[in-house]
Amino acid sequence: MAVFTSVTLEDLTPWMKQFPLGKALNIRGIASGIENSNFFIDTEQGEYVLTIFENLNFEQLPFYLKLMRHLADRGVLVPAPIANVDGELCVALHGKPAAIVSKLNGSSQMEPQAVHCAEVGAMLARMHLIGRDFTIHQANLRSLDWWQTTVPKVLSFLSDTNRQLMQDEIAFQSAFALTPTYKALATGPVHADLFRNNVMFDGEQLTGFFDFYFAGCDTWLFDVAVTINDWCIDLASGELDLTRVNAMLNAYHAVRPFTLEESQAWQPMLRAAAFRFWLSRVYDFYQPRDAEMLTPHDPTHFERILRLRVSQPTPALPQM
Ligand SMILES: Nc1ncnc2c1ncn2[C@@H]1O[C@H](COP(=O)(O)OP(=O)(O)OP(=O)(O)O)[C@@H](O)[C@H]1O
Ligand SMILES: N[C@@H](CCO)C(=O)O
Repeated sequence: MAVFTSVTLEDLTPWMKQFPLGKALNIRGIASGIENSNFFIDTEQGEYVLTIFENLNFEQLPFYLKLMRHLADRGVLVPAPIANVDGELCVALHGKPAAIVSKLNGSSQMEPQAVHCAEVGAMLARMHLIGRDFTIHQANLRSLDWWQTTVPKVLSFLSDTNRQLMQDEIAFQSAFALTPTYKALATGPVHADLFRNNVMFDGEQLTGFFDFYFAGCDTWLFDVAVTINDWCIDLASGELDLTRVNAMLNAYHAVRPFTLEESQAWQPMLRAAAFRFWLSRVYDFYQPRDAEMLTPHDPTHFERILRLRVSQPTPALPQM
């Protein structure tokens, strides 16, 4: 399913000569994932992951790959992209952009406990701090501008009540983005898609964040909200689980303390994070890019979460 471009060992052997990894010994396609073609490759230097990018182009990729390299070089647990002899992280393979990154140990923790949420919170805060001196700027391509152009494309597919919810929320978020509170929020490179399936654990030990291909510059608080809305909820109801919420927020706060403005923005940001994925899922559901490639994610999950974040009291952020 997730190998759209096939690569054999015979294809790989000459191509790999430009990387300092010795000979390619084996290649196997990775079944999960819906965006790119991914392979585990065994080389004389160890195991790596080869990704062929099916949608992103040579102009967009340096931001993601150089960000990962920047973070990995400074001790944030993320896959390290490997440069070729010319220092390039992204090289054509079968006419498409491709990259080799280090393989993370472990597997995704799909039933996280407080201990896992604390690990994710602390690493997320470190990632934000260490991203501060990353010099390339690329906007989060799934933020307010994209919401404003995408909402009109999907409204006609929605029920009356959902159309109202979507219109109300885009109006709320557009107005909130103009407030001094929003403008005071700290920004920098964020992952923006740090769901359970994009983090590896070995037991209770976090071994890395991966799948940076929705990353971009945005508020740090938006990243926290996206992460809380996936890691710290009851998946069936969308309700926040306060034990996990507090574990993640306290661990984040211990590394990078939340500000007063962030406390004031917390509920709008939890709403924004729910809205972003409701909208992208609705969009993918009704207007799939390549229908044959995708089993669309369920949009109603994030509609439910958005309704809860709008209507329920929000647990407070820790304060200095
Ligand atoms: N650096 C890595 N180390 C170990 N395993 C990895 C790494 N990168 C990807 N994988 C494995 O490959 C699978 C697919 O990767 P990924 O989620 O990045 O695919 P995708 O098609 O880009 O994503 P998605 O469907 O999440 O948008 C992951 O679930 C993971 O098991
Ligand atoms: N995490 C996104 C998919 C894009 O990686 C979602 O669950 O809608």
